[in-house]
Amino acid sequence: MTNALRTLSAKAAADLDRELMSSGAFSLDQLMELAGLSVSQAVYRVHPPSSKPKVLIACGPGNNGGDGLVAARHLYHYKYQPSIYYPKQPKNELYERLVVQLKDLGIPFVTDFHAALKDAHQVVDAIFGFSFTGEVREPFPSVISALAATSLPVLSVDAPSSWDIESGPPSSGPGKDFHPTALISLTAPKPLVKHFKGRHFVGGRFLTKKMADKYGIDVPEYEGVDQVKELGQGWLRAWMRGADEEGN
Ligand SMILES: NC(=O)C1=CN([C@@H]2O[C@H](COP(=O)(O)OP(=O)(O)OC[C@H]3O[C@@H](n4cnc5c(N)ncnc54)[C@H](O)[C@@H]3O)[C@@H](O)[C@H]2O)[C@@H](O)CC1
Ligand SMILES: [K+]
Repeated sequence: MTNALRTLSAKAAADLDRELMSSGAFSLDQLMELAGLSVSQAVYRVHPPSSKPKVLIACGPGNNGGDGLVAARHLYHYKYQPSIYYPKQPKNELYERLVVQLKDLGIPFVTDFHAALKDAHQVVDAIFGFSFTGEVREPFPSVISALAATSLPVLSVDAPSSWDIESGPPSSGPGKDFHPTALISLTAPKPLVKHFKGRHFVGGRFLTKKMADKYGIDVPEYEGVDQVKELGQGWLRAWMRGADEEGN
């Protein structure tokens, strides 16, 4: 069995999310907690705290940002030294509670991303996920440019921020040359992964077989108590072959 997983379009991902939180009876808190936990495990797999403890987590204004806030809490408990860049904190009770949990741990919230980047050993990109659209709006263009230019390892959550979920890197703008070193796809890879070349994980261990079949995706074969599954290097070739067979 090739471990090429079938992909989920942006619209299908949003529909699946909504279904998980209605007929699936999950709360957003639960899905975000499981998503953020899997993000933290992917970070740990790639660079454990013994090698790159100072992790800068860039959080956007939506649920992708929320995943970053959750991941930060777990990374702190794994003995990382996280700091958070969260420039657009929406008035939203869930996000506000996540921020309190981080402040209670003494985790710093930085206002100058570029200065913080100089101090960091690695970065988590939790700015935009599957609801990104259009031109990158302030204050994020220079942040995305800095992510594209940095030599630090960057792990992107669900999508390299500012990539189009279907077609991948934009042909212009700050995300044009942004190629993170690692990516964790939540629930299922998105079509953009055919443009992604780094280490690729899938996470969000809450998908049921019934739901996966309904959306034409696969439940990853997680091992043991793992919340992530790394898709081997061969997965891209196998997936491309699969996509060709399906005439994608
Ligand atoms: N089952 C799943 O897949 C789960 C998904 N979650 C996360 O939820 C994400 C989707 O969350 P959302 O739908 O809130 O959206 P996103 O977090 O992907 O981003 C949307 C936010 O960014 C802003 N935005 C969009 N385009 C922009 C632009 N061009 N310039 C500046 N700002 C822009 C929007 O105003 C909105 O606030 C997924 O990618 C994933 O990370 C998890 O939280 C929950 C579980
Ligand atoms: K992202």
